[in-house]
Amino acid sequence: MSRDFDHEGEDFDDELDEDFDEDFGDLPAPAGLDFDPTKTPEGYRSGFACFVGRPNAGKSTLTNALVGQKIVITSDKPQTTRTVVRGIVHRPDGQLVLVDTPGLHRPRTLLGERLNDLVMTTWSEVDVVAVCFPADEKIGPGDRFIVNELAKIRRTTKIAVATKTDLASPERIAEHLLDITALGRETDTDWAEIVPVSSVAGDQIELLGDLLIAQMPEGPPLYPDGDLTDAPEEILVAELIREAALDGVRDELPHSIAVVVEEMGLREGRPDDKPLLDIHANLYVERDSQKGIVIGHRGSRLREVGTTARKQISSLLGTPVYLDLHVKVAKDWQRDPRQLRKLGF
Ligand SMILES: Nc1nc2c(ncn2[C@@H]2O[C@H](COP(=O)(O)OP(=O)(O)OP(=O)(O)O)[C@@H](O)[C@H]2O)c(=O)[nH]1
Repeated sequence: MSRDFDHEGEDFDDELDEDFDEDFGDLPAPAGLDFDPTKTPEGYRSGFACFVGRPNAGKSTLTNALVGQKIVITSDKPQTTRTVVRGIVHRPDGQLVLVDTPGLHRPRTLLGERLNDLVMTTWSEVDVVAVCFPADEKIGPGDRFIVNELAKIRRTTKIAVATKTDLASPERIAEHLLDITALGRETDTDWAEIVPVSSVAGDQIELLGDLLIAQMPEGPPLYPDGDLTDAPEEILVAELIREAALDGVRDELPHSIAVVVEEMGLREGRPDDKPLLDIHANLYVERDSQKGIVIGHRGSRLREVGTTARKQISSLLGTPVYLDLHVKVAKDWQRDPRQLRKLGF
C-alpha cells in the first residue's frame, strides 16, 4: 500500500532491539473459557452495546475494564477515539460485543460530520446504548445534546452509567444520580438502569457487565471464545501509535494527528523462537509547524513516541516489534474528502 501525499517525510527508525527480553506473558484468558461454544446453554444471551458520552467521559477506559485487556486507546485529550473498535466480553451466560464510537459533537469539519453519521448509525444498530456521565463533573449542555439526539432513536435500550466514581464523594455521587434521573425525564428517555462505576478502582464493573448482558436478546455467541476484539491488528497498532503521539501535546494538535500502518509483517529468516514484527507506519499532521512539535528537538519526541508505542504494541501482540515511524504533512486533511478517505474515514 502506498500513499501519494506529495510531502517530504521525516523519518525515524526506532532502534532495533535485538536483546528484547521483556516478559510479555500470555494474553489474559477471558472469563468463561470452559464453556463449549458449540452448545449454547439455556438462556444464553448475546448482542451489541455501545458507550457514548461527552469527550473524556471514560468510555474507552470502561470498554477496556469490561474486556479485561487494553484494546482501545485512552487519553486525557478530548475526542481522541475515532475508530470503531469492538471489545468482546465473554461470560458463561452470555457475550457482549462493545462498540466504541467517537464522541458526538456539533460538526465543524467534514470529519466531524462523518463521525456524527457514524455515531447515529451505530446507535440504531446496537441492542443497548450506555451513556457515560463522569461523576466528577456536573451534567451540562454537552450531555443534554447527546441524550436529546439519542432520544430520537426510540427502539434501542438506554442505560446510564455514572463513571469515575472514585473521583467523587458519596454525596456528590447521589446528587449526580438524581441529575441523571432528571435528565432522563426531561428528554423523555427511559433509563433501563442507572449504574455508578469506577473503571480505575474496578468498582461495579462486573455488575455493569451483568446488567448489560441481561439486556441482550437470547442467542448463540457472535464471536469465537477467546476473541477480544475484531478490529484488524493494523488499526489497533495505529491507535497505539496515535495514543503515544498524543501524550503531552496540546491545543488543536490532538485532532490533527492521524496514523496509518502501511505495512506489517514478520521479518523473514528469523529463528522461530526469536520472531520480529516489522511495522512501517506514517504519522500525519496538518501543518509543517505541527511536524516540528511531533518530532521535537533533534527527533527526541518522536523517538519517545516510537519507543512507547513499540512497547505497547509488543505487549498487545506478544511479539518483539521493529517500528519504523515517519512523520508527514497532509495539508488540512480534516477538511479534504480525498485525504479523509486515504486516512480511513
Ligand atoms: N480516576 C478515574 N479516571 C478515569 C476513569 N475512567 C477514565 N478515567 C480517565 O479519564 C480520561 C478519559 O478517559 P477515556 O476512557 O479516554 O475517555 P473517553 O470517553 O473514551 O474519551 P474520548 O475518546 O475523548 O471520547 C483518561 O485520562 C482516563 O484515565 C475512572 O474510573 N477513574
